[in-house]
Amino acid sequence: MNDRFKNTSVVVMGVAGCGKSSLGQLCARTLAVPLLEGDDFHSPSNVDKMRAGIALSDDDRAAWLDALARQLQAHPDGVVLTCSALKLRYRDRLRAAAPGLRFVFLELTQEEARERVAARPAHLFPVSLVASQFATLEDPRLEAGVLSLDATRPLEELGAAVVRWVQGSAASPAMEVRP
Ligand SMILES: Nc1ncnc2c1ncn2[C@@H]1O[C@H](COP(=O)(O)OP(=O)(O)OP(=O)(O)O)[C@@H](O)[C@H]1O
Ligand SMILES: O=C(O)[C@H](O)[C@@H](O)[C@H](O)[C@H](O)CO
Repeated sequence: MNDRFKNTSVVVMGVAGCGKSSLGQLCARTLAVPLLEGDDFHSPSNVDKMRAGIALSDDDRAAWLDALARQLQAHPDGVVLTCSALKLRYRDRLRAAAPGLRFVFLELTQEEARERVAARPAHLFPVSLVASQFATLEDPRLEAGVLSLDATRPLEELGAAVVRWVQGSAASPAMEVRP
């Protein structure tokens, strides 16, 4: 495997409802590493904001990303982290803590995300905020160490693709290093 990708930690990223928690759980179990749910590290004020239908700002996310970066450093043997990681600078904050960090980007349309979020009304994240997630998202597909997957594929298929990628047995165009 390319030396750039020796780090076995994986961030499962994407907008609300893309399936980060579902795929994260499966991958952590299969890779036999701990799972960290990024949402568990949001401050109470961030949670209150989201529940109130107010999108998080860069400032709101800064301390959260710092906490996630510390978690990555505390798990040098590898971990699966679920984190929206919507902007390049957020991803770079995490990469700075764990060089060679991989990202699995779960792609889906805004309509699909809305449908999924609307189907779980008890969740902290309201459907009214889905559009802001897409407005904030910076496409990670050309970044090094990013595997992009169709979030509407069956979970088992997604999990198998991640494990193949991490274990280095399947080359993926998404692994091309950015020139
Ligand atoms: N591959 C899939 N195919 C079909 N449905 C899926 C898939 N993955 C997840 N789901 C469903 O989509 C919904 C959202 O999934 P999940 O909670 O894992 O997303 P999430 O990205 O972690 O969301 P959030 O960040 O908002 O918490 C759930 O109802 C889940 O069962
Ligand atoms: O960066 C963000 O705006 C947040 O992390 C959101 O993505 C949510 O926490 C999550 O998706 C809610 O379910």
